[in-house]
Amino acid sequence: MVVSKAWTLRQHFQGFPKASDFHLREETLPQPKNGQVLLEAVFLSVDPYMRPYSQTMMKEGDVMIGSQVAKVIQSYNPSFPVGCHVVSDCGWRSHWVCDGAELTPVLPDWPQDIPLSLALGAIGMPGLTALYGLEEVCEIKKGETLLVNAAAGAVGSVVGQIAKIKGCRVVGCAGTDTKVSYLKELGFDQVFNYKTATSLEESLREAAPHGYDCYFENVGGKFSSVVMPQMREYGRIAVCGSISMYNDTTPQTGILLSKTNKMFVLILQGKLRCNEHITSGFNNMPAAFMGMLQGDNIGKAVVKV
Ligand SMILES: NC(=O)C1=CN([C@@H]2O[C@H](COP(=O)(O)OP(=O)(O)OC[C@H]3O[C@@H](n4cnc5c(N)ncnc54)[C@H](OP(=O)(O)O)[C@@H]3O)[C@@H](O)[C@H]2O)C=CC1
Ligand SMILES: CCCCCC(=O)/C=C/[C@H]1[C@H](O)CC(=O)[C@@H]1CCCCCCC(=O)O
Repeated sequence: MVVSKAWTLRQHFQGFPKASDFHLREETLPQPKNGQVLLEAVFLSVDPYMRPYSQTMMKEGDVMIGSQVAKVIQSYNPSFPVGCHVVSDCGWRSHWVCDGAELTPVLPDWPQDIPLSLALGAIGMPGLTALYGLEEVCEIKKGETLLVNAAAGAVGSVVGQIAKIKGCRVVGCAGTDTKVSYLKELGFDQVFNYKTATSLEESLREAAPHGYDCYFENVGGKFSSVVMPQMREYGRIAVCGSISMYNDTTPQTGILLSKTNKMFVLILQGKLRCNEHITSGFNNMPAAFMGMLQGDNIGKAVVKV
């Protein structure tokens, strides 16, 4: 018998999440049956979507939604032998019994030099979102000027680097001077701290006097309203997220939305840098989640068990 730890939503968040909104419970798992496996969490993801989705997809008492990289520690399913790693959407749990239908195997040819945690970051959902938004939504072209906000985060930092690789001029905004320095190191052309800028409108205009061809929108709300008039004719906007609004108790005006090998190659060639903000300990899941929402992370926020 394995006793699993699980973080549940004790009560729906009102505004910014609080430690008391979460509850850590223990649950005894059943013995896996034929076709099933027992998973042990290795890295867990904390992502912005958990805040708005908790409101619409979860009831009080439910286990927090989320993905993790887990190791198979018992197996009655030949497709997932003991010792292999998988990505599972089983939520904020330390252990879980399930069948293979819900699991994505971590590629058997995963390069040794690339941390498995990147399956939750640049090689996973955030990285692929960045690539898709740039290539399929913005259809970005060499020589164009791109704006990305939440630029030092999991999605934003990949967006800016891929756009540079494609020969674009990249403007990024982030919420601390340390993040600004990091983005300059990554090769962004113009970066500013949106929290200390005297005027967002002027900082954006100074960074790109002729306006923006593409806008990768991660923040929404007032930020997007300021950007709109600075879009060039035939400009394209990838509306990816609106984190500035996720903790609102009263609605603001503004926008609210409801190729893996390629990424390995870029990382191994040193062209795509993937900083991670790693918090240690399953018990620190709520702190890691709240820290990410308030901007503590440079790169992808993950928890290492
Ligand atoms: N549509 C899709 O498929 C997906 C959408 N997303 C969206 O992309 C966005 C970024 O996600 P992700 O890269 O995972 O997260 P990040 O790693 O960027 O972490 C969140 C960051 O958001 C910034 N932030 C927090 N509050 C505000 C605010 N009020 N105004 C501006 N910035 C703020 C903080 O950075 P700072 O210090 O700079 O303020 C923080 O570090 C989110 O909106 C998310 O919902 C993400 C994945 C998939
Ligand atoms: C108003 C909310 C906007 C949120 C934007 C965002 O961050 C979306 C993220 C999703 C993306 O489209 C693909 C994903 O995997 C993200 C989350 C999906 C959550 C599904 C949870 C299902 C479950 O675990 O039960």
